[in-house]
Amino acid sequence: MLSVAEAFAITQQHLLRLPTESVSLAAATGRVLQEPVLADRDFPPFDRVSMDGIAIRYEHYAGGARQFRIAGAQFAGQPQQTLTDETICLEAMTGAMLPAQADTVVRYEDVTIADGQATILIDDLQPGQNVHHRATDRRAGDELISAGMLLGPSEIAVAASVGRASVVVSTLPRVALISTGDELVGLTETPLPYQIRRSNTYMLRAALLSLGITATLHHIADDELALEDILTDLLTNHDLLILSGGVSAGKADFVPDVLARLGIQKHFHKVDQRPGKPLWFGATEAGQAVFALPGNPVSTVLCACRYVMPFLRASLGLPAERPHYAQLARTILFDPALTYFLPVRLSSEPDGRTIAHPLPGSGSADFANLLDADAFMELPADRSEFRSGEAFRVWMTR
Ligand SMILES: Nc1nc2c(c(=O)[nH]1)N[C@H]1C(S)=C(S)[C@@H](COP(=O)(O)OP(=O)(O)OC[C@H]3O[C@@H](n4cnc5c(N)ncnc54)[C@H](O)[C@@H]3O)O[C@H]1N2
Ligand code: MOO
Ligand SMILES: [Mg+2]
Repeated sequence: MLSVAEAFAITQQHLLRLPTESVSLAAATGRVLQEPVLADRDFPPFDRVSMDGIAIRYEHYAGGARQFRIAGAQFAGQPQQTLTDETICLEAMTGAMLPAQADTVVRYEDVTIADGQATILIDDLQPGQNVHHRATDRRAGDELISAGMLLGPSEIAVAASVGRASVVVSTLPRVALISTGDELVGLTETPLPYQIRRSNTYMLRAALLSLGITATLHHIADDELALEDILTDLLTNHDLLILSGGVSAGKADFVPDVLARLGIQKHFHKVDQRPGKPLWFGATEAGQAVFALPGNPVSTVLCACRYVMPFLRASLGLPAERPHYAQLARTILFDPALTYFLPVRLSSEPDGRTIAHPLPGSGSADFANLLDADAFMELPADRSEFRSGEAFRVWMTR
């Protein structure tokens, strides 16, 4: 069988090849940029007054002058005025151009104004004070936002400030989420004693929405022909199929055989892990990908956060998420030679440590555990004792 690291690497070698598209800035939130956004001019584009007050020439103040006749006012949104004489000042507002020949702004709080004269009250004025000089932040042509960045509120603001009404982003994949199983009924139906409502595809749909991906939902009974027909159909207009259930050793677990018959190349089936051992992954010649996730709900969540979400992030062109680590709150023993994904609740301590509290739970069908868990802690396969205080990587589930 395959280790978690090997299985993960294989999925990352078969990413979706998503084309790019141009979208309006209004529709770009949450999308992944696929071109650099450059500064169209210097930031700020002119010497900018950064406090409301009076604009003066520092030299005159340095020579001992404290009184300046007010010759007018420079407002934001006005063309630049000129200080015609070093004995005068112009009132100047935040966001205005610094008047030509002026070099320093004194705040209103540091002057008194009477009879058309401003008197400076402070003796520690610095040259250039309260002026945000042209190009201090960025120069025209600088790369402000790089390809591969997720467009959040700050990136949208920067793109707007350089006049980008539209941006080039990666297209969102067309994803089908498919539950399988005769025991599953829809969420508005009342299950008979031997039935349950399906939930895995709803979980997956919610997870995908965090990347802006809207998926279609489908259900197929444990029927080989129906599986074959519906999957064939879904492959005509989807980039990624994510199945849940029917992938293990049962007599009604038809998914691996049907996928093989459809000509989908299997890259792996089964990973040395708990939960989620029967995970299946493959791809078509056209570059479509198929994940068949084990049906137990906790397995489905684990496989979604450990494999599917990183696969989609990378396919969209996002860098891998920064890893999170936590320290075990108590010693855990796990004998099988499998990577053990332990559901944990995380707490953040005053000394800066993140502590992982193992949730006892009753295995991979335990729903309640999912609600209490913040993450799965990845405990390596080559050991069986994981001591209290040791740090391991965690994969967030929320
Ligand atoms: N002899 C063996 N039996 C099993 C093995 C094994 O290696 N040898 N693996 C076990 C493991 S691990 C898991 S996980 C499950 C995986 O089973 P399947 O992927 O075949 O899933 P199903 O048999 O269809 O269902 C399992 C379980 O999950 C529930 N389920 C399925 N889909 C949904 C859904 N959409 N929403 C909610 N719940 C769902 C289903 O009702 C079953 O209870 O196999 C073990 N067996
Ligand atoms: O590993 Mo299965 O995923 O135990 O439930
Ligand atoms: Mg099964």
